[in-house]
Amino acid sequence: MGDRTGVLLMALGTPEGTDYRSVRSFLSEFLSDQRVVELTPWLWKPLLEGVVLLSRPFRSGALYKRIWDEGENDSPLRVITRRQAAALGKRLARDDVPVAWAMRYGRPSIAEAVERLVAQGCGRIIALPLFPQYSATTNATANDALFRVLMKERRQPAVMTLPSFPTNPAYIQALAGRVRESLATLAWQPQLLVASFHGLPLSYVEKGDPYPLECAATVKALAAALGWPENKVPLTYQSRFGFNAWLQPSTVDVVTALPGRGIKRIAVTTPGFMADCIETLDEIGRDLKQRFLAAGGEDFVAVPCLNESPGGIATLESVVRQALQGYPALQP
Ligand SMILES: C=CC1=C(C)c2cc3[nH]c(cc4nc(cc5[nH]c(cc1n2)c(C)c5CCC(=O)O)C(CCC(=O)O)=C4C)c(C)c3C=C
Ligand SMILES: [Fe+2]
Ligand SMILES: [Fe+2]
Repeated sequence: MGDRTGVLLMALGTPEGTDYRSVRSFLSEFLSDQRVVELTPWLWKPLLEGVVLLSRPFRSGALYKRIWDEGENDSPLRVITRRQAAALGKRLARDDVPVAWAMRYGRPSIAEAVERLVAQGCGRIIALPLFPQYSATTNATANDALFRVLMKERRQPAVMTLPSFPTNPAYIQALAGRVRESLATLAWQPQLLVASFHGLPLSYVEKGDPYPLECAATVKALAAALGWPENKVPLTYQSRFGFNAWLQPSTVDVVTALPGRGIKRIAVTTPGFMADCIETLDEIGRDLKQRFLAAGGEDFVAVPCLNESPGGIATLESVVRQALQGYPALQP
């Protein structure tokens, strides 16, 4: 086995296409994960197959069509993750550290990426789940998938799984820079910067998922980096799925109530997403904007995710370089 160290970036996942079959197969893999939907399988399986997977692929497919990267004929999440890996690879080339990337659900799979790194002589793999705030529904399941791949190997590479990085200074600076850049292009200035994160069922948090604490730590650090008072950067949760109680407050409830309180100009940032995807481009950039304007809002801007911006790549580089020095400190 080679003695190089390689980096494995693990993003959430995305469908191969916008057609019913592609979206169904992605949603089926994703929503069958017991880390994501914790209902007992004999209850959830019939509901998933008999209800969710009949209708949702059409609805989600239509939304994916709106955001699809027509130039690359691919999903934005995959296009951006690929570019992040390429840019990070360039920065680490002089250290002889190759970079591979994978999707937890869909392709390229974690198995393919591990195979590629091992073939390049990597006997050590630094695994980086691309989720700045830890949740069992994202970070843990990405690591599960990696370990499942290793279960099949007679000769396993050594693996270091990286912790989340909610207050990493490079990450916070990159987020603040993204906000400042975005506001600098406007003829108006927002009265409020809403920080919207993907939500979670409340019961997962009650059972010990630290996710909301890490979201709060990110928002506090971001407000400080911007020099904004914390009450001007409210934390909200988006993308509720299913009927159970989710983390509060909900992004759409908060945002549509703002015009009634005289807040008619807002910016929305989505720090939990390292790459723009359906949840940022469509749910925030289109749907939430429409709802805000319909509720009497006047100006709305969605701050782009870090993507392959210099700050975004600097964030990944910082996280990986710390790991190359040994086990990183836990944050916050
Ligand atoms: C029980 C359902 C879900 C949980 C829990 C959940 C947690 C969670 N998700 C992300 C990040 C992303 N989710 C994305 C899409 C997406 N998420 C769910 C459901 C849950 N997510 C669904 C059904 C979908 C598919 C789209 C849809 O039909 O609405 C994506 C975007 C993928 C893309 O292709 O663009 C991301 C990214 C986090 C960070 C998180 C918990 C912290
Ligand atoms: Fe999600
Ligand atoms: Fe969602």
